[in-house]
Amino acid sequence: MRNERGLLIVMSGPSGVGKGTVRKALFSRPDIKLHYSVSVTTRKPREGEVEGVDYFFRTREQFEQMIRENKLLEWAEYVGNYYGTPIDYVEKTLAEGKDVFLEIEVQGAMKVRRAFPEALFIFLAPPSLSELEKRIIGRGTESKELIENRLQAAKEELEMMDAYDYVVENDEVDLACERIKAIVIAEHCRRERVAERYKRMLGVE
Ligand SMILES: Nc1ncnc2c1ncn2[C@@H]1O[C@H](COP(=O)(O)OP(=O)(O)OP(=O)(O)O)[C@@H](O)[C@H]1O
Ligand SMILES: Nc1nc2c(ncn2[C@@H]2O[C@H](COP(=O)(O)O)[C@@H](O)[C@H]2O)c(=O)[nH]1
Repeated sequence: MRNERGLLIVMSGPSGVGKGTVRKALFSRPDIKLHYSVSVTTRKPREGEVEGVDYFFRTREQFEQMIRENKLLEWAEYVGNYYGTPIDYVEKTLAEGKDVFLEIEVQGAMKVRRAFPEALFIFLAPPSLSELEKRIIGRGTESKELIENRLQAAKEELEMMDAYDYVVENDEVDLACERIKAIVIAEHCRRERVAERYKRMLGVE
């Protein structure tokens, strides 16, 4: 028996650790049924990024209007751009009993923790700092200056690891996906056991 409401899963981690890569690998697997919440950003699209698939790309004015109209579950300014999670999709999908997956940076994750303390928080960690630097530089999507800014932010983000329920190492993409799958299954089992015990305690079916 599943809980009626879906599970909100929040994955974050430092820039370049491989969050986007692991998320895409997770969503390409038929054995994992999660629903990805597409974020809104004021960042310019990278080559190959598609509106409504990778992000909803908006102007700063449009984003600020979304903030004023309470359309975002959380938002943050990260290295000069706004990023935020549209609240309607998350609420609707959880209410349908489906699990929602957010891939967001740490400031936003801490805001989700306040709004949804029952969510599951996973921190994706690099095998080493030098490997992290290699990955950010190797991706080749940012200028030298932006890489420096992201590396600086990454060091601060690594310090937030303790605030998460689980830390998953992204040494290999497939292994990281397996670990996340195992955590999500274990979390569902734990919640079902708690719900059953609580119902027995109350004497209801
Ligand atoms: N396990 C891995 N081993 C080696 N390279 C990896 C691994 N995971 C991701 N990468 C590579 O690291 C680079 C950064 O990955 P990705 O863009 O997914 O990171 P990110 O955490 O989403 O970054 P950002 O927060 O800046 O968007 C990419 O070039 C990707 O191919
Ligand atoms: N707080 C939020 N952070 C988000 C959201 N969507 C993405 N992100 C994070 O921003 C950085 C930079 O992303 P990039 O695509 O420019 O490399 C990265 O850590 C993303 O996880 C969001 O809705 N809220």
